[in-house]
Amino acid sequence: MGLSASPTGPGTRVRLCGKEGPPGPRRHSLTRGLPRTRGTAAVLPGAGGGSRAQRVKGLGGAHARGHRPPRLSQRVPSRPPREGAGGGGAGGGRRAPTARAEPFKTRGAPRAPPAAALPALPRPRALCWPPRRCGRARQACALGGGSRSAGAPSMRPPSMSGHCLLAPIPESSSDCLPPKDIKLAVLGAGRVGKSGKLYSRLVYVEGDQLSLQIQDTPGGIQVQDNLLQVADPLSRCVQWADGFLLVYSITDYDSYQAIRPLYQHIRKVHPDARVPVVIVGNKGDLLHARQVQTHDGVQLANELGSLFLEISTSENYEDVCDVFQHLCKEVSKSHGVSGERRRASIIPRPRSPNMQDLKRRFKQALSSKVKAPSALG
Ligand SMILES: Nc1nc2c(ncn2[C@@H]2O[C@H](COP(=O)(O)OP(=O)(O)OP(=O)(O)O)[C@@H](O)[C@H]2O)c(=O)[nH]1
Repeated sequence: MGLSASPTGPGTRVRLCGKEGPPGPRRHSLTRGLPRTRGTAAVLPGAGGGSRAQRVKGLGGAHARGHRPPRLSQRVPSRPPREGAGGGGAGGGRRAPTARAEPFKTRGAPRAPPAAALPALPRPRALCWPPRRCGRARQACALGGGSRSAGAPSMRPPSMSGHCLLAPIPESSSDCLPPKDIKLAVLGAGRVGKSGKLYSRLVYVEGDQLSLQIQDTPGGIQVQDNLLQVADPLSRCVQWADGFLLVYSITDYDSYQAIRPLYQHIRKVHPDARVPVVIVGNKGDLLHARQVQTHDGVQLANELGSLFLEISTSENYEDVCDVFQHLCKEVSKSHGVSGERRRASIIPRPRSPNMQDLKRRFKQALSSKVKAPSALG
């Protein structure tokens, strides 16, 4: 999924992140990096709605909106600039080679070399957005991809030459235990900035190696009279995934209204499991075109018991990375819990002959004790 964004009019097809062709400077992405500026708010379920200063508890601190935006999880220290990294402002110099998102990768497919063996990538460079601000080079936030240290999430893409929710996520090597599968789906109405693709990567989150797969539903969804018209691909995607990112655009009230039916559909498909869901209001940079207020997003998220984040993929990808990290952790946790339960239920009770024998002897001993007093009496 790529939260791709550019100010094109309706009907204009914009290249999705990770697709073939040269990346344009106006693409936006949920996992590609641009420095955080405005347009970001996050709340956890239960947090009070209405205020722009939203708190994120237990996920790495809280920040008042307007200052440093809240984080969903601990940030990874920026990668130091590499030697020979291309400098220059936006639009200047050569574009850094972008790690291309690969199509769905099946298990057993050749894996990327260990992080240490990856070729040095030029330091990523952010492009200004909207264009009026272009020309001012911004410092890119390098992601700690490939880090093997425990607790260091490595979901950060090495390049941010475009803007996509589902920008390439660096792959870690898998030379230890088989990774846990984490399947996330990005759902939302059309043109909210999802950009469809399935990404598959091995990543580290808090020292755990995860096989992360992210699927978006290109083309969006249809909602009529508050009812979701569930197309086959969407249905399959909802069944397949075990964590969800529901995306709307703050400039499109209809896309916001599509969130609730989507959520209900997820709950219907996964009635037993409390699958983690995060709601994202994208295009936070287009304040002049805002149709959905932040408190609307907060309120909905509170009602549905989800995490909420308002972002601009065009201006900041870090929150997106954080959302994915949060989702990964939640899914990983839920896997752990259900896995334990499953294991507990399938482990048969020991029925060794010894146990049977012990039981019998115990019964005998009891009955002889019971009999003994009456014999004495
Ligand atoms: N200004 C701005 N534009 C954005 C942002 N995110 C996405 N866009 C633009 O929104 C448009 C739609 O983006 P897509 O990524 O194609 O949206 P989508 O949800 O994948 O659309 P479908 O393929 O129809 O499902 C593109 O022109 C993007 O450049 C953002 O944060 N800010």
